[in-house]
Amino acid sequence: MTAGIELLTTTQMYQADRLAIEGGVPGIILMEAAGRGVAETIQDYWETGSCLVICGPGNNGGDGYVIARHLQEEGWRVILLSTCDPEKLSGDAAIMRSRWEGPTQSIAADPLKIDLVVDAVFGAGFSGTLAPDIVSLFATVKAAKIPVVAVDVPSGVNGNTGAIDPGSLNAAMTVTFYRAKPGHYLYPARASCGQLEVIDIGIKDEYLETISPDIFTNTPEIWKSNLHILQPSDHKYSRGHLVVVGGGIASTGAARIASRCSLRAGAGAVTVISPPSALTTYAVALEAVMVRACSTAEEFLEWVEGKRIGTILIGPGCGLSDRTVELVIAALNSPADVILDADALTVFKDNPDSLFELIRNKKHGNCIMTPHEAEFARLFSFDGSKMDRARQAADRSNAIILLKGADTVIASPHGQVVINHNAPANLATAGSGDALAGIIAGLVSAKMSVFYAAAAAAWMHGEAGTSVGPGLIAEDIEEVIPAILSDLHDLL
Ligand SMILES: NC(=O)C1=CN([C@@H]2O[C@H](COP(=O)(O)OP(=O)(O)OC[C@H]3O[C@@H](n4cnc5c(N)ncnc54)[C@H](O)[C@@H]3O)[C@@H](O)[C@H]2O)[C@@H](O)CC1
Ligand SMILES: Nc1ncnc2c1ncn2[C@@H]1O[C@H](COP(=O)(O)OP(=O)(O)O)[C@@H](O)[C@H]1O
Ligand SMILES: [K+]
Repeated sequence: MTAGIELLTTTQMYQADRLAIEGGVPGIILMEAAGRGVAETIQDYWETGSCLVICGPGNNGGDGYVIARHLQEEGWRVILLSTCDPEKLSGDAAIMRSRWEGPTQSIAADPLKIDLVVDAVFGAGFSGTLAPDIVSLFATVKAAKIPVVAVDVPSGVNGNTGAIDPGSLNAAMTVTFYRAKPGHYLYPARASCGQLEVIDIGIKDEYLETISPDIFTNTPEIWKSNLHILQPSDHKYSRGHLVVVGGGIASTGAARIASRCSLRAGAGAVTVISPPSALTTYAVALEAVMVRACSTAEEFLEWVEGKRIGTILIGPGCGLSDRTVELVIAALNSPADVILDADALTVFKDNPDSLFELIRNKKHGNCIMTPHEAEFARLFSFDGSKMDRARQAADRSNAIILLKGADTVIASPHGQVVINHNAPANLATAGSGDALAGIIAGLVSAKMSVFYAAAAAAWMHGEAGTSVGPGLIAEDIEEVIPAILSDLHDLL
């Protein structure tokens, strides 16, 4: 089944339910569609057998009663277990409970020999912590290693933040409705959801115009139309001249990896700026990438302006030095778009506000910062989910924030968020972030708007990780960029 690219917070999902109900689809019909849809999805993946459906006190539990009824009609042996007094159910859930004709066991009952557990205890309405009796029931399910299908979310997951209660179940599959939530894509919840299925329950897509989502999963659909298509009139400088600021003699690899990736991703010409002492090393190691020695920040800025450099990447392997600070200041004073990574972030750890001030005062061009969690913590001290923290950082700094990890979040100062989900763990290797920074710079240089470039680069980086597979080293990433771009162009 296809999932829309929009992710809805639990509040927005309640709004969607409400709009559907106001639009003439009663809540009971939505619940019937939800429960029937989950039962059908189960049938698509599991052989008919025996199933334990665990129902909670709200509408998630109501869905559970519908699932139980449909599975029983399809020949499943269904045991229904309620975590609360079923007499206390209200509204649609109470109606669905009255339509269930099998027995309902209390939470004290031992799970019998069963093939599948349906977790319909809590969904969007969960808050706080799981009660000890539920944790103990879930522990029995875990110990029995029975596959779990979670309704909407595994109970105990916060759909907005991706936080989980430690007692919650690890689902083999999670079936949610209409649109997924950020929590389905953010760790640790993402690992608890298993395979994610998003099903249609009769809520119209047109309600999204009213809901106006600003969180999206990272797919080419979002940014592919912004990819630059080469024209016969293009030449290397029209494709963009990009500068990568390189570090000293002992750490030239980062700028080399980044600069080669940026050429692959679409920059027409790339120059590595080197301290005079490292020039020979860069010159010997790089072919298509040009190199230039620069002694001072003034000389750098003058050259950048004179050459009409459109994009500057600074940080990978640059070193924690006054030179890096001065070159960051020069870059942000230039009209170029600037990608700040690694050391370019860390050098401002004692005075992050001065960095944000420079970004805010930048007259032309945009700024992207690409911290991993440790670099992020050196500049920002926000609480909350990864998504909330990236969003607050973008707001505070006026830069686009790409907060790295297995669930990389890209946030714009306008509040728009994209969550990446295709990155395999083999990308956790030294230099992989340098490659990512290079891809972003290359796409920005090739005239992609900066937010889309960050999202597209994270996606391409993830594809590269999958394409190279086990054994990947950062140097491999540039090699597979042409094939990834070629597949992307086939989508256009
Ligand atoms: N019309 C709708 O709103 C639809 C809702 N649907 C289902 O309804 C769910 C949301 O239903 P609800 O809003 O009733 O929420 P839930 O069913 O997730 O849970 C709400 C109940 O759990 C209690 N609760 C929350 N945290 C608790 C904790 N830590 N310990 C003990 N009790 C706790 C609340 O007090 C409330 O009684 C969705 O996740 C989805 O499964 C679907 O049926 C589709 C249609
Ligand atoms: N477990 C993981 N799964 C997927 N991607 C990961 C994982 N760990 C790291 N990455 C990605 O690998 C890159 C590592 O970047 P970074 O930490 O800056 O490393 P380096 O500084 O060595 O280049 C980032 O793009 C990050 O999102
Ligand atoms: K659930």
